[in-house]
Amino acid sequence: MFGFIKKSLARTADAIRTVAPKRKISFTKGELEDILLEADVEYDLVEIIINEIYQDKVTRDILRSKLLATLAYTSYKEPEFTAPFVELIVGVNGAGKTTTISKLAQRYKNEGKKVILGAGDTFRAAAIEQLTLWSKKLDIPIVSSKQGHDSSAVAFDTIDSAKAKGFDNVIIDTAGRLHTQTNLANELKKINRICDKAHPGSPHRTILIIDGTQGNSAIAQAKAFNEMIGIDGIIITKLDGTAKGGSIFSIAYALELPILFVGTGEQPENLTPFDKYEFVDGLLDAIFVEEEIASNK
Ligand SMILES: Nc1nc2c(ncn2[C@@H]2O[C@H](COP(=O)(O)OP(=O)(O)OP(=O)(O)O)[C@@H](O)[C@H]2O)c(=O)[nH]1
Repeated sequence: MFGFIKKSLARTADAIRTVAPKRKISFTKGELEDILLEADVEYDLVEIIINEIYQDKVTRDILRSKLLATLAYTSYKEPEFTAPFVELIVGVNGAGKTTTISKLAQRYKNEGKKVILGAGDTFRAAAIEQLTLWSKKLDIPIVSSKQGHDSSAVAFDTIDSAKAKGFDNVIIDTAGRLHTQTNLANELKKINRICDKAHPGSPHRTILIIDGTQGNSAIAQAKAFNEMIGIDGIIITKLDGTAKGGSIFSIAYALELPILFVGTGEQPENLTPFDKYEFVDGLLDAIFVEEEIASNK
């Protein structure tokens, strides 16, 4: 698994090179400000980081500790639960929900778990069809209904079926958009209540899927979902396709929520647990040159 996160930062590294073409041992605060902004770290957070640095020459170690500090909330503790473990997947359309649900399902299946999907985005026929296609491809059962049917009924039936058949994991898709934001909030709240009714204590984890190519513009959207339903963790998709990798710092910092996984490609196996050290070091490798290498030149 090692190396996927760093590889996915290739486009962000390219962006950094446009403002810092040559890697160095140290940078001035001004140079660093440009680099972080170019990687799409949000302006306010860049200022916080820069203002906390007192040295004129900023080395890799100094920046490393500051960047890691912004990711202080990235660790996640699984709650106590009775099987099946129920997860609700939320996020706007196009963020990569369907693909990510399939990746999660494949991951659990590889761990030897029995997984079932719930096609809870009953608003769009395409969402039901797409998830059904994945379920066939991955040979994972799915509970679905026709477009326009009650999504919380799908959630209930999926959990019910999982309990009856002894499944370990339930993953429920939800709508990313309804006619109004209030409708969406009400629907998500209702699904939450119905999950708890079907299996007290569930959903055990509500995951927000964020499209990594949106960068910082996803923060407001993420806050809205958090207010609507309460998010336990985030998955950032399409890290491999974005030059805005630095936005992960601002998203984690602004929401004070853990990043659980990152999407590193379109295939079912391209879901990588977020390792903050690999992420930060991957980014630092694009900025700094090792001191020994520099001194040997
Ligand atoms: N490169 C890359 N592409 C991804 C990743 N995750 C999802 N995608 C692609 O993003 C597109 C949208 O993903 P979907 O899973 O269809 O997204 P969704 O949120 O269900 O969106 P809709 O079904 O369109 O509402 C698809 O083409 C996916 O293959 C990723 O980690 N890396």
